[in-house]
Amino acid sequence: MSAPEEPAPYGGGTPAPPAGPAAPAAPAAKRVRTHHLRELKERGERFSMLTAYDQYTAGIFDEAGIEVLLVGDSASNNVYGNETSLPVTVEELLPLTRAVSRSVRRALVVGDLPFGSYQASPEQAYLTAVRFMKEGGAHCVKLEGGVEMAPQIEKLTRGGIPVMAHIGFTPQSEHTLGGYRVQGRGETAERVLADARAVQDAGAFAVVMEMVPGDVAAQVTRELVIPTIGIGAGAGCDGQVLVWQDAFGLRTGRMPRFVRQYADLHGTLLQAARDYDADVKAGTFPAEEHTF
Ligand SMILES: Nc1nc(=O)c2c([nH]1)NC[C@@H]1CN(c3ccc(C(=O)N[C@@H](CCC(=O)O)C(=O)O)cc3)CN21
Ligand SMILES: CC(C)C(=O)C(=O)O
Ligand SMILES: [Mg+2]
Repeated sequence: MSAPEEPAPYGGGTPAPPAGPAAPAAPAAKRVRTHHLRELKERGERFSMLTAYDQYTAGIFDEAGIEVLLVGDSASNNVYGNETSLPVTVEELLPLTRAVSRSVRRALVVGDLPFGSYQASPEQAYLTAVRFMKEGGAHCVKLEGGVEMAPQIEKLTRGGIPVMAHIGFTPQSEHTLGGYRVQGRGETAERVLADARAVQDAGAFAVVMEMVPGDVAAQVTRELVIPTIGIGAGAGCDGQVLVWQDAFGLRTGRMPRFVRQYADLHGTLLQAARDYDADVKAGTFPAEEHTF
């Protein structure tokens, strides 16, 4: 489950075949690159994005045809057990980013810059983003903020690092925004529009819109030439993103309203663990065939 470290150019060479005889010729994977998302938008085609934080989930989502995998700073609360995304560090996210980027054949891998690692200055943002590209193997990075992050987005883009912006509700600013709240209702819609225009003008190749009223998100999507990716922003966006533990039911408890649950992995794993436990305690596992 490993991909070549240097991605082949789009539609270009076949990845080096695995060593050894009888390895079936793997079909050349057409890697999703930033400009392909824009081409999809121009053709009126939607695309999907999920978070991923490890090898197996990244490989499965890639195989399923999910175009974009985000190694989210949401690893803070979905991997590391924190309550919010604020505490997670660059040092904690880099190994997860590396695991994901090594495990995809096709998907675009986005490294999510954590709180405090880019806001101080464009230079800080650039140095952090370079680590996600070099050490994490990310193909691009995401950062939160609109008008106020334009200098960071310009610096990274000019330095060869594609940037996905993130506007609307930006979880790293929950203490400034006053909690988990929809952004852009009523007259604050203008703020969302201004942020969207600013990140596009600064060079972002796409923009996530989180918890924005559907009509506002649809208007932004019509107005921008870069693709919009919604989470709690309605079906008018060019793409959609969800945290995979929410979408596939690994996590339980109160869900944001924007989540649809596609599987019950919590239930599946709970039952499997109980079955294993019962077999061990009954002495029925291991059986003869598991014994040397
Ligand atoms: N598991 C998980 N899922 C996420 O979607 C997610 C994370 N973690 N961590 C980082 C951020 C935080 N996000 C969140 C967290 C909570 C709500 C939430 O509670 N929303 C409520 C209130 C909305 C309102 O009242 O305006 C909802 O019902 O949607 C939304 C987004 C999105 N991200
Ligand atoms: C919710 C998505 C967009 C995100 O930023 C994350 O998972 O960290
Ligand atoms: Mg994030």
